[in-house]
Amino acid sequence: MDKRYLDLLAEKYDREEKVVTEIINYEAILNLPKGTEHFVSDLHGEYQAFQHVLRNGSGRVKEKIRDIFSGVIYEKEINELAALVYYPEEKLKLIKNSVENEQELNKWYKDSIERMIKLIAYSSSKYTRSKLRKALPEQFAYIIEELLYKTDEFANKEQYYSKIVQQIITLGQAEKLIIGLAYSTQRLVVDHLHVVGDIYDRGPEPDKIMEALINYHSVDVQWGNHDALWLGAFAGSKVCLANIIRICARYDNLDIIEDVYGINLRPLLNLADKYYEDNPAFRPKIHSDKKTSDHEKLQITKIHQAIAMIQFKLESPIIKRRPNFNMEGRLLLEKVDYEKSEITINGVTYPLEDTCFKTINPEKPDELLEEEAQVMDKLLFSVQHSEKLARHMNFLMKKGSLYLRYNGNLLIHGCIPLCEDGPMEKMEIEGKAYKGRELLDVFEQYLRNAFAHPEKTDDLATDMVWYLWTGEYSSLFGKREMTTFERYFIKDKASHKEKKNPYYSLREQEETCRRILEEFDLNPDNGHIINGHTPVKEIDGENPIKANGKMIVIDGGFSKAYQSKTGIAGYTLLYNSYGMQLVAHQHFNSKEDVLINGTDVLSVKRLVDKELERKKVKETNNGEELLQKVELLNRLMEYRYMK
Ligand SMILES: O=P(O)(O)OC[C@H]1O[C@](O)(COP(=O)(O)O)[C@@H](O)[C@@H]1O
Ligand SMILES: [Mn+2]
Repeated sequence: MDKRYLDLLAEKYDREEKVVTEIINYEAILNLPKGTEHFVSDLHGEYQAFQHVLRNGSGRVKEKIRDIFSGVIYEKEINELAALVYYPEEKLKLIKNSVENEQELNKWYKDSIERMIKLIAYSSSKYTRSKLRKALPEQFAYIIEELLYKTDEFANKEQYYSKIVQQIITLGQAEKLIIGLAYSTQRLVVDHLHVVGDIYDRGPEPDKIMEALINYHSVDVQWGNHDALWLGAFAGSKVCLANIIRICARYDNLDIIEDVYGINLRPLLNLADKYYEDNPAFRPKIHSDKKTSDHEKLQITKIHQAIAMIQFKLESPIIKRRPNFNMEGRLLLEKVDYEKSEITINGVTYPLEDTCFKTINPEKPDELLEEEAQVMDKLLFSVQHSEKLARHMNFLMKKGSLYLRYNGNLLIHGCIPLCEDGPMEKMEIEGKAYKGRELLDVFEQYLRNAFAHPEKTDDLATDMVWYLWTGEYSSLFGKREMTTFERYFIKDKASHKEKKNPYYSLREQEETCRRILEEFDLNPDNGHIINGHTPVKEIDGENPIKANGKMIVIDGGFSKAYQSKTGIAGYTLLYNSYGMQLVAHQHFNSKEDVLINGTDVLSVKRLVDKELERKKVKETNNGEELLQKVELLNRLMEYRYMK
């Protein structure tokens, strides 16, 4: 090893004891049980439901409470304590309104603090003290530690502790402490969060999810096709931008664009007003809890048509300049017979309904009107200058990737494109054929490149981000083609079908999954593939655990629009030192329901894999890094101090 490197390291560890302490600390951590990983996916803007799963750690909080208090306190109190940990501020308010007098309130404070301290002690038992301290509210760390390391052996100590709690109450600090303890507990039950894609689109509050993730103690993201679409828009792809606005209009979420990210939609609205009328195919899907006036609905319907037509026009030049995308079949505007109002696709002629082709010149159907081009320029400028969007997109880039190898598992939103008979599908890019892991690495390089050059709007990298959204070999899309045009204008549902990549049937077989794990240099005996993207239709008997446990599909099903298809609110996954458990969630009603009735979302757990021996930190990715550090420190010790 280079001596200069060790000399440099010695500047940080300038005393023998510092090296020794660090080595002992790392060795201790390496032998602790591995922390709990929490996997979620397909959040689709459903912040409230996501919050709940995050705050209850997919049922982990309740489980810990039960471990300690079952048979000790009533079921009702268990539910109340759980609600207090999930939503401390709101629960405190409810309690204060319900108690008769101060004495009763103080008694409640005292009981709650004691219970929460027990819960923290239990939840932190597999962590070092230093890690626990980091999870505690700073201003109370000292006091909580005093309370935590209480032993009941000495009666006089008991008095000392109840004095501390008493003082906290008298000094008016009880609520702050309770709130702090609640958040510490949430943090302790889950060590690391994986978001396996699709934070954006369909639901109303993706921005709040982003804020929650930014503030989360430890997280990574595997981009979903919808996230790539947003990244693409920010990176300069106008067609991606048209898509995100179209989807927001379709789901009555334009306020995300306008109010949340501050993007001015006025120019688009003016254009929409000029060329479009009401049209049933473009009316927004309204959330039950949203009060959109008829006038607003009409405006949205017009915007929806304006932006959809711009999107179709923008697709055409990309398809033409990128023959390797193999998307000529999607040049649908050119296949339309504008006089007869029909279209012929793959030899079948369909009548077109609910059309809105006023801005189309049949001679040059993909030509944007000058006004349309201007609207897109303004929108792009606005998008790229939204500070909030920049913050969110930068975070997605920093914490995100197309796939992730983590603790022996492969995390990926969509798929690994496969041929019918099993081998990985090849795609040619700039004269070279790529497949499997190499193809995904190349996709990611292009996406990062597009993001680094937002000023370029039609280079290959930028076009490639759109390909990730909709191309046949995209690992995020996983279907042969996206039939958006057909879904708006053709009644015959047969034309709407989007054929899935063979991956989705082949992934049922263990052999396929083993092959994919090997392709990613992971051990197929222990590893799993963790997918999101496709709602698991539990209603039809579909099993989210496939291929003899090698494949786990956790599409969170948070998206309300899809819940009737799946029959369930969705799945999350937990992976702790004992193994992996899949958690099925019932539909999430509301926070109020949890707070007032104590009804938690019912979660049913299914064992995926059980570790024969409790897994330790040293067998994890983090552990590997720590082991390397220990090795380095040992070298430093020999070189510097053991002479
Ligand atoms: O339900 P909608 O809004 O019509 O969306 C359907 C479109 O969404 C997609 O399923 C992609 O979104 P997902 O990643 O959420 O599946 C497309 O394949 C399909 O064309
Ligand atoms: Mn998806």
